[in-house]
Amino acid sequence: MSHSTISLEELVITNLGEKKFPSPGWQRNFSADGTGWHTDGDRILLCDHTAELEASLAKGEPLPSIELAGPRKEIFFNPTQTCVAIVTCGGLCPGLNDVIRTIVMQSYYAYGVRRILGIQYGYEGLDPAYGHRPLELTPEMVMNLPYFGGTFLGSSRGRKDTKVMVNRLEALGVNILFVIGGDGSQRGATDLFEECQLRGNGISIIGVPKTIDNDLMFMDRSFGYQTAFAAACHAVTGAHAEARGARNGIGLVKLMGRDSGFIACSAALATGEVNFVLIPEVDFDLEGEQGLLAALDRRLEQRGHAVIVVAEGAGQDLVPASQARLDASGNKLHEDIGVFLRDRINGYFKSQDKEVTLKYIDPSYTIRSVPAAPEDRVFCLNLARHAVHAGMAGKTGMVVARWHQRFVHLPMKVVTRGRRKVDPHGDLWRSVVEATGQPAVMKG
Ligand SMILES: Nc1ncnc2c1ncn2[C@@H]1O[C@H](COP(=O)(O)OP(=O)(O)O)[C@@H](O)[C@H]1O
Ligand SMILES: O=P(O)(O)OC[C@H]1O[C@](O)(COP(=O)(O)O)[C@@H](O)[C@@H]1O
Repeated sequence: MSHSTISLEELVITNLGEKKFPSPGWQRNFSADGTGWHTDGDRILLCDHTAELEASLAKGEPLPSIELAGPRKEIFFNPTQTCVAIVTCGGLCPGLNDVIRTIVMQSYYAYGVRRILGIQYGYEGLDPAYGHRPLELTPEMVMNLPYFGGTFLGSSRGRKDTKVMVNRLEALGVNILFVIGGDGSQRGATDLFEECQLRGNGISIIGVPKTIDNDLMFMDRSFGYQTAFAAACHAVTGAHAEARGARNGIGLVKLMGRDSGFIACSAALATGEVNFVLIPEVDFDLEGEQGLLAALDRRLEQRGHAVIVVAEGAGQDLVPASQARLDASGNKLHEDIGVFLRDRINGYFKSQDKEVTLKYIDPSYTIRSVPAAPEDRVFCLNLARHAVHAGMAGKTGMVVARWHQRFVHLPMKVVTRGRRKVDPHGDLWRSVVEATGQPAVMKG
């Protein structure tokens, strides 16, 4: 069954937690039944789950659907009385400044919102104890932001009290808060959304999902990922040149990817210069005939040089664990697999009395702090435009995302249910294995 055979009339509306009340002073255009916006063309199928769809169809049940993003004919907030706020949380990611810029421009020019606040240093900026004052953002202030990496607003990790933050939003008179961040940030945003619903204060919480790791669920990709792996390619190419420039040269590159190997896989495929790709999703052995060290030895015998790319979360079972460490947000901090491999590889060849030249490159922070590449900039612009449309339409408790090539609204809770991984039996990993010829280091 192809989902294109199902007409839109057969779909049901997904409840995204839309408001059941109009905001003060703006009742004219709010839809009478309070359930939000219903028109044909507003929804798409949840087409990831064909089997589920077929079962539902067979039973004559309504089909699950997801709301399409885009401007609505009716809006919920009166722009002249609306205060919009933007916060960026978690690790840096190319495109953060693009999203900030477009939220400001779109709110200001497309809707006529005049009060736009930039919350500084992530959720910290919503806790008065830190003393960060919100910035009053204008189009002039954000005009040139995309030329720079990082985030104009600053970011942070670490949990803050939800009630304190909602008190602050109320005190500032914020009507719509845009949370630009990864799964942790969207969990925080869900807490804010639930607290606002409980208080009935009418504040909309809209998420714009961010991470270079590309590990957020239910979306084609996250912004910044493509730029990050393009930047990673420079490191890989450098490692390749170094490896080729020496007798028995080895280039070892550690790339970010806390629990997923998307950047490592894509950088390997894009450069075509990598011989071993080590990712968290695929265990590997170091020792033995099938292990990495022997495979590397064979590669050097055959070709005289080798390039290894390792994602930071790979091979954690091999590295002697120090005590378990978490970052301020509660994310597990991994042992340094890059340095560990460097030392083990050097040790191994020393024990074999074989001279090798290993160059170790760790470009981690340099790849995520670059300005977004043009394709990512367009993507950021569209995500931010749609986020503003959703906010002004009175949506809340949702994120904007591109899924199956369409911009959609997803309930926040859905995207924070887990982290997406490279499928060891899927197309991406299969192409990596084929392109590098490295199945020897896979376990089992
Ligand atoms: N489970 C959670 N509940 C509430 N807030 C969270 C949760 N996890 C993370 N946060 C907060 O969201 C912000 C960003 O989270 P973090 O995990 O560092 O980055 P990311 O959003 O990129 O995943 C931090 O301020 C963090 O404390
Ligand atoms: O050192 P930091 O700033 O805490 O961040 C390291 C982590 O941030 C990332 O770049 C992105 O993580 P988030 O999506 O959680 O922000 C990871 O790849 C990496 O493990």
